[in-house]
Amino acid sequence: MRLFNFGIVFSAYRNFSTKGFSKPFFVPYGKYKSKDKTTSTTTKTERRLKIQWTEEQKSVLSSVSQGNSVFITGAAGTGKTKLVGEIVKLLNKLHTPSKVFVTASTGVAAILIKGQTLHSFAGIRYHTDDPKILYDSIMSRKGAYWRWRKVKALVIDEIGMVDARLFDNLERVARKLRGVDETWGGIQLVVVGDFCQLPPIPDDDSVVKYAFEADCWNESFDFMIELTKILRQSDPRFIELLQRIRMGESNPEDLSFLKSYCSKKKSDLSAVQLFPRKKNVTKVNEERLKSLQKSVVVYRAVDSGAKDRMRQLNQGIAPDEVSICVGARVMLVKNMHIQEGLVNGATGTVVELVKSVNVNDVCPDNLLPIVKFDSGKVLKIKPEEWHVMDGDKIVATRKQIPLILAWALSIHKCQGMTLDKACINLSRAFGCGMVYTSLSRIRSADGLHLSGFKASKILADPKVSEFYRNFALQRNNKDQDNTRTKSTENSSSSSSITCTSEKAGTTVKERHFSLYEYLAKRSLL
Ligand SMILES: Nc1ncnc2c1ncn2[C@@H]1O[C@H](COP(=O)(O)OP(=O)(O)OP(=O)(O)O)[C@@H](O)[C@H]1O
Repeated sequence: MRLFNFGIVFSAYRNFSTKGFSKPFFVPYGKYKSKDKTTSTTTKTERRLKIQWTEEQKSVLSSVSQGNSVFITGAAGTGKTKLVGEIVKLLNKLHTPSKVFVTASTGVAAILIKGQTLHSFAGIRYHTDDPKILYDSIMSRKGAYWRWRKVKALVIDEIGMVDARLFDNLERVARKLRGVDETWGGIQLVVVGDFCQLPPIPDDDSVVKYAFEADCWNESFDFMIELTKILRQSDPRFIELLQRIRMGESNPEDLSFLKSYCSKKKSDLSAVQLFPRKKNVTKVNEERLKSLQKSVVVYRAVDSGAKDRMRQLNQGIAPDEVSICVGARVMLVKNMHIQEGLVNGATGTVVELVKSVNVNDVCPDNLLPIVKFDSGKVLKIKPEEWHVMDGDKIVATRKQIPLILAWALSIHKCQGMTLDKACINLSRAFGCGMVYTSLSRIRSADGLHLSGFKASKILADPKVSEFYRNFALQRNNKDQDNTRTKSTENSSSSSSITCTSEKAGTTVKERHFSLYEYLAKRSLL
């Protein structure tokens, strides 16, 4: 039976699946109290400060508390992710925590909001274009089936990397599995992200289709807002420069400003190094590992299965060799324990290599790393499995330690992070949004060391620029509508108006409200 068209496009996960979560082996925290200061993403002071929500952020919280489905966009550093934390608290109160699911399109983004990946929530184990296989696969995962059945509120962060086909297909899954013929089967949806950052990864040669191009996009939301107050940076000049780059633009002053950060002097070794390509990331990580001059343990992947399919194992996230020593910066590449934030993308430092019994041949001398994660959690890491699937049949398997080195990261991996300092090498930058995504990570240009920068690397997708231009246009139109509405409030209390805005700067899905209904809704904000 052909149910509907699926076009799941996430090549990073393509043909790979992971089975279950391993039981965590937590190590007492007290033993590893020393604080690693090298790549902390939030400061102590920031953690102590009580956040004062901006008016824009408050309007979102107000709308969510009324049960609305919302889309929150805005430039990098406008506090979208921070707001998600507060939104989740509200949703938990509205629906009870067991009915609220917090997801993001990437593992790293999921950590930042203490959630899981959208794929893991939805029960998508591998890429397939066959709708029947995908639907059956979701249905066959008891956990996923019940998640879809019980979810009352679903948060999706980093929507910029979600393909339109995936968005449409999940909406259909929601409606079908829940047996409710309403958009998203009646789920309260909170979708967050900036389309000017990294785009979805296209499947083969297919054209990138952003989530805002999905058929169900407009019907999915009651309230849409673009946050405009930049909170990550405070220097107006740097903020303005970033805003131009976000739209693929720059002026001569911007270019000479950025070039002044391209110095030849040796970069700060405590700063995270960001590269567009994995190859450069690997080289730097290997050099840093060598420089520790400690005895290195090499974990070699153990592959099995059909020879012609084993090749695909190398395209996955688990490398065939992982070299580690005490002091190495590492990142988890598999969800280990979602509630504890120990999911794909969590970073930490290896604090010890301990002898263990009965671990397989991935581990030389049965030595397993103990990692102190930046969250403070300490975990002994055991080998995990990754599978290449054919339909729902496993055709090849890789066993490997679920860690990679993390002194250097790819720009894809750092999306969503706030960094005090970064050495950004853009010589191999490609595609839209890459310069913007990387530069906008840092709080201040003082923390920037740039190399390989050229004006031609500043690229924005015209489709995205148009989306935001229309967004701004609607906002301006609504400003005018609101002014007009005010002047006619007393003269026509029963007339019907087309309302695409609840308040200046926001847009709701096209609906006809009676003026009474419209004003009643506004007064709640
Ligand atoms: N209301 C606020 N007051 C002060 N600081 C805030 C506020 N909201 C967020 N921040 C801080 O601003 C910085 C950027 O916030 P956040 O990471 O949430 O932005 P973002 O919009 O999600 O960015 P990106 O799109 O790059 O992921 C963080 O350091 C965060 O703690």
